[in-house]
Amino acid sequence: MTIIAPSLLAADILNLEADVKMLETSGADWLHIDVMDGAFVPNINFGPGVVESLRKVTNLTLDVHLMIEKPERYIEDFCKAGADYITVHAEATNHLDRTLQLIKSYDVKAGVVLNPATDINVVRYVLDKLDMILLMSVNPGFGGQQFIEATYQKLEDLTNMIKGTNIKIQVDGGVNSDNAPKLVRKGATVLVAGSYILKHQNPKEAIQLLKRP
Ligand SMILES: O=C(CO)[C@H](O)[C@H](O)COP(=O)(O)O
Ligand SMILES: [Fe+2]
Repeated sequence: MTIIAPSLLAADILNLEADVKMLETSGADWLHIDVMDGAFVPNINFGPGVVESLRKVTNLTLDVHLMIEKPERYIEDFCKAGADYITVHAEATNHLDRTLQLIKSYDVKAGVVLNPATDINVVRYVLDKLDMILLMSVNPGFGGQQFIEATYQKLEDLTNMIKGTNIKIQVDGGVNSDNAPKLVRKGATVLVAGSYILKHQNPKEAIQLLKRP
């Protein structure tokens, strides 16, 4: 069954706990937390304190997507805050292998994120250290953008590359009930959706539609 991870970027910040409870009862599997530093991406938002507060109010898997330069500087903070998964951009660190080892040293699941234009070969020699690979299907920084169609071919290539491993493939950006079935067919196992779920008049129905085979 596809894992659905609503992105809190589209949540009501002043009522974050209420939105988390609503997502729990609506069938969300994970919570996706976007962290932006205003340098790697042109936007700023949550830090480790938000993850720490979320950890106190939910048992859902906390999936932290770090859109920050040199993410190795903040791995300890996010691990101690209670993250279950931490994904770092291959484009943001000079030392991807070392950064993945650092995440795993805290017994937290580790993932790599690839921007739309980044070649999947950058993960080829770190597969043994990966629990997840996240393909961005928009350029990171903002919610509500349009899905980039080239993601399908990239996903197919990545699925072939990691065949025989237990690595999850996550897709993030512009995901909705129209593109979800094709993404799952081509190998996506975790779908992130912000606007589609949180702006839907019935988030429970939105999650069900994303899970539909
Ligand atoms: O990482 C992200 C943006 O950089 C978000 O997770 C993503 O954009 C989700 O929002 P939406 O589903 O509205 O596209
Ligand atoms: Fe994200």
